[in-house]
Amino acid sequence: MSKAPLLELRNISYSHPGHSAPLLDSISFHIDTDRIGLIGPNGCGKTTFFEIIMGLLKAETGEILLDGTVMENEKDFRSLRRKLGFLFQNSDDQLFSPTVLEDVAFGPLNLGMTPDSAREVSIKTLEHLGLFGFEDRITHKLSGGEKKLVALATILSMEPKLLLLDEPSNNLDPATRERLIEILRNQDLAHIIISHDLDFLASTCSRLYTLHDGKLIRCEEKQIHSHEHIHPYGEHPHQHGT
Ligand SMILES: Nc1ncnc2c1ncn2[C@@H]1O[C@H](COP(=O)(O)OP(=O)(O)OP(=O)(O)O)[C@@H](O)[C@H]1O
Repeated sequence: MSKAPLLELRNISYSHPGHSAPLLDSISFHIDTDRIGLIGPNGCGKTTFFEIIMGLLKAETGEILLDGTVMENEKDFRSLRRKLGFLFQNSDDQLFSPTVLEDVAFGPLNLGMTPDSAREVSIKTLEHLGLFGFEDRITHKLSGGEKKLVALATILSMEPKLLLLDEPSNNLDPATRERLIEILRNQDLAHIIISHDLDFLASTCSRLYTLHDGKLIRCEEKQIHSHEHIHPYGEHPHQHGT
């Protein structure tokens, strides 16, 4: 019997309250070790897609499976959230502790690590991201780019199996953007990246999807590997199935 994918969505549909048209319309999708990009116009439902995966919004129909197990209730989704790292669009929504070390160590401590081990893994993670000596910095005084990397550190320190990154390259200067590309390319970790930055996706992903009228559509391979700007928003659709 073949191994179940890390994450699988089966026929997921969702509409926001008061909206009749489904934002996600019977989406089936799976990811294992892949690096996937998700591009699409403002408001097409990309962040909602992540929120459904994380169990922050409840799908109206369909199932979400982690390692072949259906997520049935909040307890299941809490356990899923320990394995999937969600980088929010706005770092200020992710960072809440006075110092960088407290923020980065929060996850490992929550997972039951001793304070010494949590400190060690946090400093190691910060250094992996090039943030040497950042542990005692005051979080709210960091620059936007530094906040983004620290927010990434808060999820990497929990050693997730999959990263969901919502517009990670937004507002980064070219050097920080390049550093983030190198980090994502060099780590051995599956990810789904939402972005409007096609070059960023081309540098970090091997497959590209878009959301169009609630459907998840795989873009042509050549769109991601070439820099000719073929319209990424839903032309030449191939509905993705499991
Ligand atoms: N709680 C809510 N109630 C009603 N509508 C909502 C709610 N949250 C989001 N929406 C609407 O759902 C649509 C999809 O939002 P979502 O944030 O998923 O889009 P997106 O593709 O990530 O957009 P962007 O590229 O601008 O970040 C938008 O029209 C948004 O206004």
